[in-house]
Amino acid sequence: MQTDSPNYSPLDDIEPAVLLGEHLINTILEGDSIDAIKEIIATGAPLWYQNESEGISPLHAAAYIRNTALTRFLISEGAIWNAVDNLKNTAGDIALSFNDIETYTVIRDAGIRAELLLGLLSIKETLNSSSAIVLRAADTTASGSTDAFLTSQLRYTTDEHGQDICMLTIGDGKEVGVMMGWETEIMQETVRKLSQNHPSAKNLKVLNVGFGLGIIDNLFQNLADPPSHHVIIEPHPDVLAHMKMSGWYAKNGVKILEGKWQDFVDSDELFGYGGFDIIYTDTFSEDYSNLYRFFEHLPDLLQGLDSRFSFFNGLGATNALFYDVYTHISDLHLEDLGVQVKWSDVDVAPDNKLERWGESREYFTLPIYRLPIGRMKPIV
Ligand SMILES: C[S@@+](CC[C@H](N)C(=O)[O-])C[C@H]1O[C@@H](n2cnc3c(N)ncnc32)[C@H](O)[C@@H]1O
Repeated sequence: MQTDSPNYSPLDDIEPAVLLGEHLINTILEGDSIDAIKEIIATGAPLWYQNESEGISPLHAAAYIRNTALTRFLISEGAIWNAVDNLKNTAGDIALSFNDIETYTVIRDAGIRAELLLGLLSIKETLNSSSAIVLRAADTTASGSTDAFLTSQLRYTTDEHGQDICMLTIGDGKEVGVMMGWETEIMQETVRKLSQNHPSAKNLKVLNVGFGLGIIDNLFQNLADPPSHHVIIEPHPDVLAHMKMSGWYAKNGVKILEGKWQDFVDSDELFGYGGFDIIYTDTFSEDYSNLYRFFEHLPDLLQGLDSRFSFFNGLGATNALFYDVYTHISDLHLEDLGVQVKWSDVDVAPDNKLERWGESREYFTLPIYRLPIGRMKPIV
């Protein structure tokens, strides 16, 4: 780098990097030996480079030629696990499309390690380049910021296919469903797994965070034995008004705590119940660090070893690799907190994508929902 030259321009550094990056990607795609590739990297070829034509990185190229050893090497050299090409595919997605599970797992595990490390360092946001889907995007719209969300107007509506929706406008005329009727199946399966053969079935104390359309709360109320105590935490004024209108404040055994879970999680109001048999959380506009903060309270909020916990596992759910990474990270974090999770799959592939999403931004595009049921591990 000749920064002292009067004719120096930062572009002088970029051109050789681009040439080397293109050369590296092409060499990988041509199937050259690992030694040849190592040599190119040693001359300074950037692993972050994504080519002009398709936006693929050296890691994508390694996934295309299904070379697990090379993938492992590139990651050890600092290749970016979550870079996406022009079609929004990660190298992990490429490996998955070839059913190359070995290569996919190497990339997935790199993602888990990177995200755990970021968590340890308490970094709130990963790099947010325009071409990358990231696990924690810096979203300041009402779908990514609680403050903005709580002051935005919500619309309860039914679409032309009869689907109930709680809709939020996020600017530029774009809309996103805060909660949509198609998720009913997930809620049904969740309540079934949370309540089936529960030793306290006749006298359940249930805590639900986030009312939305009230799908899960209705399911709890419709159990053969409705909960003796059913606490719902909900902060949004429009949701609270909807709950008032639909009679929730008058229901037997139901207590509505008006505010965010963060306002109540350490309060006598919650501790007064002496622990809950079932806890569910499904909020909006919160990221993984918020979810993790909630996880940390579970040992105090769950009544005992028979108690069960679940959460809406929807983060990263527009990309198979990111969803897998989130699922693993939450599993590891919960395990650390003494909560053992059993995962099961719910088929949520839509019969008709257009009918499901209508005007809403698509926030869950994978065919399988991974449903978590957690319980405290006995201390041995
Ligand atoms: C996706 S909806 C919940 C849907 C619900 N599980 C159902 O079955 O209809 C999310 C809800 O969480 C609420 N919410 C958002 N942030 C919250 C927070 N910090 N604490 C509690 N609730 C929150 C929203 O107002 C919204 O009503």
